[in-house]
Parts: sequence; C-alpha cells; structure tokens
Amino acid sequence: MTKPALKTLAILGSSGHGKIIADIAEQLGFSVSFYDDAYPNKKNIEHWSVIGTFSDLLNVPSNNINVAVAIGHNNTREEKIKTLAKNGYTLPILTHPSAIISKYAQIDYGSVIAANAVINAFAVIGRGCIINTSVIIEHDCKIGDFTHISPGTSLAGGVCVGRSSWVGIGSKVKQLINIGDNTLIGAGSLVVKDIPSGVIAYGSPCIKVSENS
Ligand SMILES: CC(=O)SCCNC(=O)CCNC(=O)[C@H](O)C(C)(C)COP(=O)(O)OP(=O)(O)OC[C@H]1O[C@@H](n2cnc3c(N)ncnc32)[C@H](O)[C@@H]1OP(=O)(O)O
Repeated sequence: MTKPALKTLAILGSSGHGKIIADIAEQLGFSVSFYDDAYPNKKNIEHWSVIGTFSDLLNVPSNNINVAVAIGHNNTREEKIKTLAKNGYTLPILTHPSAIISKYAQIDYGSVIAANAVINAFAVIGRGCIINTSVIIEHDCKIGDFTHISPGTSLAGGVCVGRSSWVGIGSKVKQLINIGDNTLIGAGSLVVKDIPSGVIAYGSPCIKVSENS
C-alpha cells in the first residue's frame, strides 16, 4: 500500500524556536521546510533546509501548505501571522504530543504548545501564542493574542495575561492576577499583585521597573 503523502509545514524563522517547532511538527507527521529573510545567505538550520524568504513563501499557493511563524518577538510574529492569515494560509495549532490539554480549554490558531505543557480546564489561549516547555496554565486562565509564556512558568487559576506580553522563564503567578498588554515579566519573577500594561517588571515580589518601549 502506498504511504499517504506527508503534510507540509513551512516554518517562517530559522531560529532556536524554529527548531522546537520543527521537532513538534515532525512528531505530528509534517514534513518541514524553513523560510527566512536571511536566505540565500542562510541555507540550512541544523539538517533542515532554508528554501526562501518571506516573499518566496507568499508565492507558494496557500492551499498547498500549512505555515508556522517561529519568531519570538511578539509584534513581528503578530505582523507575519496576520499577513499569512489575510492571504489564506492555514496556521495550525501545533501541540507537542507530551502536552496535556483539557478538552475544556480553547486555543486559537497559530499557537504553539511545547513539550510537557499543561493547559487546564476552561483556560483560553489566543492566536499566535507561544506556550513554552513545561508551562502550567491553570483552570480559567486567559492568555491574550501573540503572548509568550516562557519555559517552566506556572500561572495559577484565573490568571489573565494580556496581548503581546512576555512572561519570563520560571515565573510564578498567583491566582486571579491580571498582567496587562505589551508587558514583560522578567525571568524568575513571583507575581503576587496585578501588573499594568506596557511595563517591564520583575523580582520577588514582582514590581514595575520601567516602561516597556
Ligand atoms: C526557550 C527560551 O529561551 S525562552 C526565553 C526565556 N528568557 C527569558 O525569560 C528572559 C527574560 N528577560 C529578563 O528577565 C531580562 O533580564 C529583563 C528583560 C527583565 C531585563 O533585561 P535588561 O534590561 O537587559 O537588564 P540587565 O540584564 O541589564 O539587568 C539590569 C539589572 O536588573 C537585574 N535583573 C535583570 N533581570 C532580572 C530578573 N529577571 N529578576 C531580577 N533581577 C533582574 C540585573 O541583575 C541588573 O541588576 P544590577 O543593576 O543590580 O546589576
């Protein structure tokens, strides 16, 4: 019997995050190729080929491929995802097989859920989010579009993180806390009070240190 053709995933961005996405995608049965504006200077990432720029990707008929945007910078990821969606490309939710996702959780398109992440009941994850390795998102949390929750971070029940925010590696957030939009929580923070939009905050307890320009 002939094997069915592999689904194809184009990954935009040949960075470390791209490697994580390629690994997840292969485990999900995709064959991957990379696109990056560093092409043609950059033609490889590890053993994978980089085969074109973002413009080249936009010339591939949208019904032929799925796309993932492997760009850590939230605003750049947002811009690329919006352009791809507007041009009819499918941006699947990519979930590592070891992640545990409640059937009552909701995740929007273009989001990536890395290894060992847990997303509990009635959590809602927006578009284009990165829920990184071993993140715990407890029940009823809400994560806005294009936000990155870094590895090993735990959000207790009912935490809300706004859009385009970044919660640094290994942070812990107490239940029912609100973190605003475009806010950066530094690595290893313990968040026990609400943090507003547009700031950089860190520490234990986590406090605002500066504006996030
Ligand atoms: C798969 C992956 O790799 S995902 C990536 C995960 N990466 C992260 O989570 C990194 C998040 N980024 C951070 O935590 C950064 O340190 C930031 C954004 C908070 C601050 O960065 P910068 O502005 O460059 O700060 P800088 O490194 O110059 O440090 C300034 C001061 O703040 C302190 N500081 C910086 N970050 C933190 C932090 N997270 N907690 C406590 N103190 C901190 C520094 O020790 C330094 O103190 P000093 O002035 O007494 O020497």
